[in-house]
Amino acid sequence: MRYLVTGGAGFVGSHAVLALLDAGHDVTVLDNLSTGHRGALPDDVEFHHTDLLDADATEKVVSSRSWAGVLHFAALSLVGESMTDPLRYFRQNYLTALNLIQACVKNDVSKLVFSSTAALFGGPERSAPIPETADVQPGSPYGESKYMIERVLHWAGNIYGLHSACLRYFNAAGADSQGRAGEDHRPETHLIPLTIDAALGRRPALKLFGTDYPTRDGSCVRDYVHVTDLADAHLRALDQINERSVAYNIGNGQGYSNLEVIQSVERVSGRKVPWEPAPRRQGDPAMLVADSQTLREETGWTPRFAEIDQIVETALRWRVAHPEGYNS
Ligand SMILES: NC(=O)c1ccc[n+]([C@@H]2O[C@H](COP(=O)([O-])OP(=O)(O)OC[C@H]3O[C@@H](n4cnc5c(N)ncnc54)[C@H](O)[C@@H]3O)[C@@H](O)[C@H]2O)c1
Ligand SMILES: O=c1ccn([C@@H]2O[C@H](COP(=O)(O)OP(=O)(O)O[C@H]3O[C@H](CO)[C@H](O)[C@H](O)[C@H]3O)[C@@H](O)[C@H]2O)c(=O)[nH]1
Repeated sequence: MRYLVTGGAGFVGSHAVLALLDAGHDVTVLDNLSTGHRGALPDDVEFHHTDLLDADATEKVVSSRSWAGVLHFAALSLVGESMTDPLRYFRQNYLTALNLIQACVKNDVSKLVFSSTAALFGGPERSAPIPETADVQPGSPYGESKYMIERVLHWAGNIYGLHSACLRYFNAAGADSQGRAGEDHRPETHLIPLTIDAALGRRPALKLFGTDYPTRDGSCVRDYVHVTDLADAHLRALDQINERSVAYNIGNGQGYSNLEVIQSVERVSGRKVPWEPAPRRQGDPAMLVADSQTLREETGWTPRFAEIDQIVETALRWRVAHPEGYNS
């Protein structure tokens, strides 16, 4: 069975490619390498250097083979950046997805797994784990762009039989435990890799965005999910969408504050993390923790790396082995 993976050269996509290959599937990647790396993929993976904004080029790739399914990771994904350049986010996320969905419908693709986000729930302050039934109230153009795609997929399923799984990841983190892939965003904006680099002395002090949130220690709380557990959820979700569409929230169900993440990095690395308080980052909700009961019950998903120290350990190991990240 061959799967098409858009954004497969990125952080989450490259780990999903490994999971598909490990499960014995064939994989084709479509990526414009705007934030991803060819070096994140095994050399022999079929690769199209294609931009999803180009509808004709996208259609050409989608029509080139028949697919057991499409996994759509490609997107811009920075909450803060979407607050200062919202139209870029609608164009790069919504229009690209529309081009892909159009090509899938035209070529009779029947299954699509979509990288959605906890940022769907970023509006009001929330204090309890968030189930799929919670009101969607995106707190940023990034979250809104993802919700618009979820709605298109809803109708594409109803009208054309393109069934989908909208996977609302909470915070993806960690690295392949065999060291085959890791996190290399440029510039890096995510808390765990930045905290690790600060501990390793590769960056100046970490700026802690906001110390006056209504949380247990004043810093934001997030639910970190290991990227390999996320990849596993994609394979399980594919089995669910033969006849129907689904949406799952994906996290461990346990929130860690930004200060607790710093403490985890200190424990795992054995080094002090230099940090300093900084103003809040626009668009950041105080707390986002997943209720993933539906995913667990319907697919049997259980995270293998549920503890924050396990997640940090794999990320640290990859960073130490690849201090400059990927070299292609
Ligand atoms: N990292 C997280 O914590 C997180 C959380 C929730 C949701 N998500 C979603 O998961 C997906 C993957 O996130 P990531 O952290 O791996 O991001 P990433 O930036 O590492 O990967 C995105 C990939 O998509 C490619 N891409 C972007 N625009 C493209 C286009 N127009 N055409 C073709 N390829 C394009 C990039 O080159 C890159 O390889 C995104 O959709 C993101 O919104 C991520
Ligand atoms: O230098 C930094 C970087 C981050 N943070 C804080 O660390 C927390 C986590 O921030 P990340 O940037 O690591 O992750 P986000 O929660 O902003 O975003 C991630 O999860 C979201 C869903 O919740 C989106 O989907 C998004 O794509 C994905 O990157 C936030 O409170 C942020 O303000 C800092 O204090 N200092």
